[in-house]
Amino acid sequence: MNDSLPLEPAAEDAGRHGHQEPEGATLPHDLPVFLVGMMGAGKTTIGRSLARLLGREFVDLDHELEARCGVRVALIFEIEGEDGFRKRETALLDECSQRSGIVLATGGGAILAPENRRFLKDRGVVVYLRASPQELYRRVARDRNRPLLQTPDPQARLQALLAEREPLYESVASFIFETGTMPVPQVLRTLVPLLQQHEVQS
Ligand SMILES: Nc1ncnc2c1ncn2[C@@H]1O[C@H](COP(=O)(O)OP(=O)(O)O)[C@@H](O)[C@H]1O
Ligand SMILES: O=C(O)C1=C[C@@H](OP(=O)(O)O)[C@@H](O)[C@H](O)C1
Ligand SMILES: [Mg+2]
Repeated sequence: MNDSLPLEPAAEDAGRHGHQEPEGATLPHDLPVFLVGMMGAGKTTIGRSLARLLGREFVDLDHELEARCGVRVALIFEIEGEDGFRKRETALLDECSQRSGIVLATGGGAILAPENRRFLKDRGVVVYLRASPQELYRRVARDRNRPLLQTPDPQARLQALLAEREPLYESVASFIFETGTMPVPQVLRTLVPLLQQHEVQS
């Protein structure tokens, strides 16, 4: 057993929940895997664990941007506005999406720019992690580092953003994964075989 994997529950946990976590897997290609979806879909969380399972490098676009700029996403929004953030996001996505064999978690709005959608579609396998607005809200309600949700009615904002973005997520997706209320380990157990079976179009 590989104890560097974060997904291994204690033995009694695995028994209690009636499942074993995956111990490691590979994909039949080294195309990057891109995760897209709304804030709260689980891109960062699932992406990190998925990369560990697959023995791949993990890049979270927002974290990479924060590391390079030396400030949080919220401060980039404050200083440069959403437009400034989007320009940085596009430049970084262009760079990172060319790295083979990575798992890349995008930010929820990375599908807004047509050129970003092209990078994603042309350069890797794109998984749209989907969840209902209620579930998304439940997951992000207490988070203060999502500037687009710092409004009097964040739930309504999430719903509006989802309505606007849904066709864009769908347009780039190689496939759609409904997380529903599935816990993260179960998402991984289901997602890995789907990725392994996914036919790569060339
Ligand atoms: N399938 C899931 N079930 C329950 N909670 C989840 C799930 N996926 C993510 N979360 C939680 O939701 C929050 C947001 O997840 P995150 O990975 O930051 O989403 P994203 O990067 O898509 O915005 C985190 O607290 C995370 O632990
Ligand atoms: O949906 C969006 O426009 C955004 C989502 C965030 O990432 P997550 O989807 O990882 O929360 C982050 O990129 C920024 O706050 C903007
Ligand atoms: Mg994220």
